Amino acid sequence: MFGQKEDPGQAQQPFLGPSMTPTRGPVRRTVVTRVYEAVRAIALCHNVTPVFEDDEDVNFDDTEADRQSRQTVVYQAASPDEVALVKWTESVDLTLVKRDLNSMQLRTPSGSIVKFQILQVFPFTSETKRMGIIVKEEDTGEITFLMKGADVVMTTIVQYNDWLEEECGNLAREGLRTLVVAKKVLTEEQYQEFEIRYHQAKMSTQDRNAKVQAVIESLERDMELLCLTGVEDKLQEGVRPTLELLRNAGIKVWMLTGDKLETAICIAKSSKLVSRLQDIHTFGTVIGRTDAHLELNALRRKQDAALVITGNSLQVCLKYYEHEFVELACQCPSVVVCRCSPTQKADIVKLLRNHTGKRTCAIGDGGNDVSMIQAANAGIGIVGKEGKQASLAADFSITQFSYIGRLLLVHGRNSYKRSAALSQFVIHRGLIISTMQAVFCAVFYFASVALFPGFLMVGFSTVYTMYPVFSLVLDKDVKAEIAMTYPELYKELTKGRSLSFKTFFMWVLISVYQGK
Ligand SMILES: Nc1ncnc2c1ncn2[C@@H]1O[C@H](COP(=O)(O)OP(=O)(O)OP(=O)(O)O)[C@@H](O)[C@H]1O
Ligand SMILES: [Mg+2]
Repeated sequence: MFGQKEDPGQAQQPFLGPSMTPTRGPVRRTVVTRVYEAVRAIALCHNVTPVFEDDEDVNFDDTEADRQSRQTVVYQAASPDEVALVKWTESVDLTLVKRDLNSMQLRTPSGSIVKFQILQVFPFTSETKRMGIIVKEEDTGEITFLMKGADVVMTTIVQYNDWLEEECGNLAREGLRTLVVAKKVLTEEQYQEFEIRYHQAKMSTQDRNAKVQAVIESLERDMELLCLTGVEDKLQEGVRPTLELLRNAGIKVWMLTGDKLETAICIAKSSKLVSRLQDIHTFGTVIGRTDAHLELNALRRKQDAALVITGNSLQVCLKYYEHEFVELACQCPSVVVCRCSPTQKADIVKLLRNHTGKRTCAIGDGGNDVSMIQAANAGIGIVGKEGKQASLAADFSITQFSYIGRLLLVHGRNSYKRSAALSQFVIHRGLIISTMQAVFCAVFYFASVALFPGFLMVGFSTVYTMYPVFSLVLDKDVKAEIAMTYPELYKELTKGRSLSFKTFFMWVLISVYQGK
């Protein structure tokens, strides 16, 4: 389970759909203006703030202009996709130069600054899968509602068109994360009316969220589709070998992502979660019990194929055939769940925990992975472009996905072996002396006489038995290099043989025997 979002935006490319090609006959707007509108929408519809950072060598005699020319701009945002898109607009000379709570400024290719007033921002959430903004251009007074989001939700919002779905699929098959951008021009009256309703909804004391959402949705109708963007989600270094290492160590990896099905498949292939020759079984969309039954039968016939399923279908399957589904899915070499909401991610982790009784480890890098990290036995957060939310919620925090190999195989191994040995040794140490004391008392007609008086007793549990404890704490059964070279060694640990009822009773028996 991992979110694999690294260096996004290295190769982002807003795609301007077929409708951008010149058409014969009467056209209301030229291609150029449509392209400009699309780029402008990308430059405006986000939550990015440019921050100017001074270069090292500050000279106090410099003029303001000198200082500005030496400043480097850093874009800050919760979503790396948005940063990538804003960087792209900068590369085509429409630069975001300033942003605060209520305004935004863009620099056009001619060098002039266009000022916008931010009237409303509807932030992105994993549930709504979209974000919107209402801006007012200061010079013209034009009010525009811009919105971008996942294709599934945007198709119902934008006006009819015949290319969105197909082109979205094409981009996703290349492994790009797609976003659909749309706009709607509002008149002053329309906006005023909306603002009143929005304000009322926000002030209501009951069902506030639902009311606010309903008011926003009333605006999200019949929007003009502008463009489709594709942002590459580059894999971190070492993801492939790490996944292979985990597989050899007998660890099953499930990938839970909010991405589109095609994008998820592409990433699963490029990260070698699914090998090139392996069959991929895509679980069809299911709505009811019969569909679920048919699809499960189809899955049963597919052996050794990786399973790809969408979050919605999974939910339906779990509703009717929870046990069967988990059993079949666990037999698959790898599972990819796409279009997963944060709560679904956590539910899947809990489900696996309860059904298999095995230990689960959730690895994530974004705010949408927090609930799953907390639901797992061991949560690992990766500090990345999406901020620190995941790492703050996690039990372990790392900076690169590839460190997981060492974390589990070396540190995990040592920690398990040492804790097991140490806890049992401490029990042994205590039990030995208690047995001796008990036997001693029994021999002397249960008189409460101490066997080891004074410092002898104190020293036993501290100084005298200190060295075995240290030797256990620093013990390594295999060297780190060997544990990493032969990940198969980890399989033996997963059987839990170092600390079980059997080993516990063995130690107890030894303690009693030796004490006697
Ligand atoms: N800033 C954004 N603005 C608008 N839509 C977005 C934004 N970020 C993501 N989306 C859309 O919402 C969908 C769900 O996003 P979510 O953050 O839940 O998962 P994800 O980022 O795609 O994947 P992962 O679970 O791997 O982080 C995305 O696939 C994308 O289409
Ligand atoms: Mg995300």
